[in-house]
Amino acid sequence: MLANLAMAKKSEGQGEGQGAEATVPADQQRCGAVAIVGRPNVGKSTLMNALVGQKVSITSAKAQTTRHRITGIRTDGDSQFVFVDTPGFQTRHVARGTSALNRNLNKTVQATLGDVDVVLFLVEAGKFSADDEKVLALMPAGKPVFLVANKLDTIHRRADLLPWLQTMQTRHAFAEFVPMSSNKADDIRRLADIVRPYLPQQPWWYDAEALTDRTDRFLASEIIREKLFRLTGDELPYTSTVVIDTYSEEPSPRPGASPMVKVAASIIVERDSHKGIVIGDKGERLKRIGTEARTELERLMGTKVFVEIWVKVRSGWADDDTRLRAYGYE
Ligand SMILES: Nc1nc2c(ncn2[C@@H]2O[C@H](COP(=O)(O)OP(=O)(O)OP(=O)(O)O)[C@@H](O)[C@H]2O)c(=O)[nH]1
Repeated sequence: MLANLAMAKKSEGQGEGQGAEATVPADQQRCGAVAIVGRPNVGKSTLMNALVGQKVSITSAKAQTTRHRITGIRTDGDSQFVFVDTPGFQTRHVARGTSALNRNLNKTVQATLGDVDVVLFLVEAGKFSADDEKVLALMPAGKPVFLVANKLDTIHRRADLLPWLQTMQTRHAFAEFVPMSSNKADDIRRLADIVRPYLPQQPWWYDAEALTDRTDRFLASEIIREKLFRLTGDELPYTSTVVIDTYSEEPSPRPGASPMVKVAASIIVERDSHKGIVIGDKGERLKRIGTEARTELERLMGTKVFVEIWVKVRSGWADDDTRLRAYGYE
């Protein structure tokens, strides 16, 4: 998950391939939804950030034409690639297979993949594990699925890859095979060019400059969540979440400066012991979560941000449909 978190605020001259002309006539535009899926650590976030160009300014959609959560948008030449979120693949900490949360995530995955135009299935070049297999099993029939063999730079002899590619061909009727490295600009351009003809000819859904349709409030919760999981490692079960209680903008005391942002958030955990993990020794960990979230939000939003975080114990929230909705899981 958290594919969007490493994206920085839009800055001039940065980024890869976002050379869209706002003047492409609507009848010559291509636009479609693309899902990036794969087991943890295969490089989904890196790929997404590189495709979007590391420049996410938070803008709103021209028209909400997709019912999915959008993690990033690349508009390049005549084409707009709309990357959608597939939360079910982000279940690194699946605690129990039957909770309402997991049912909900699985449904989201299936609905998402059934609805996109292209699926980029990421694996590490030369590898195919049981986890990769689980993800591959969820691929919808009749949908173009690309096998993206990422981290090609880690393969020293390219010839070694051939037998692996041949085996992979027998696992699924992949539409395309793309061996590449997400950290190489040329590979990113090439991948976009391969995806392009799969996007339907239709007008763009978003402005040429749009990079995501997520709100600042949502971004704040994702960033706090990322810090929470990064700083607690495997100690904290995946059934912990972050809820933004209040999000407000206040005028800066300095004339002409951007408004200040105040975020009050709650980290929801299931047990007292989890609360202890989040708070840490003498509150050190919670303090660090807050500080790191604030620093990143200030960088993304280009303004002063105040972050206040509380930790609350709500046992069984992940099994409770009403609470799931309240916490933003549809
Ligand atoms: N050598 C190499 N490393 C890469 C490449 N792409 C990603 N990585 C590294 O692989 C690690 C995992 O990348 P992520 O982009 O966080 O992977 P992810 O699939 O989003 O991971 P989750 O969020 O855990 O699902 C990071 O250390 C990346 O720098 C690549 O093409 N080559």
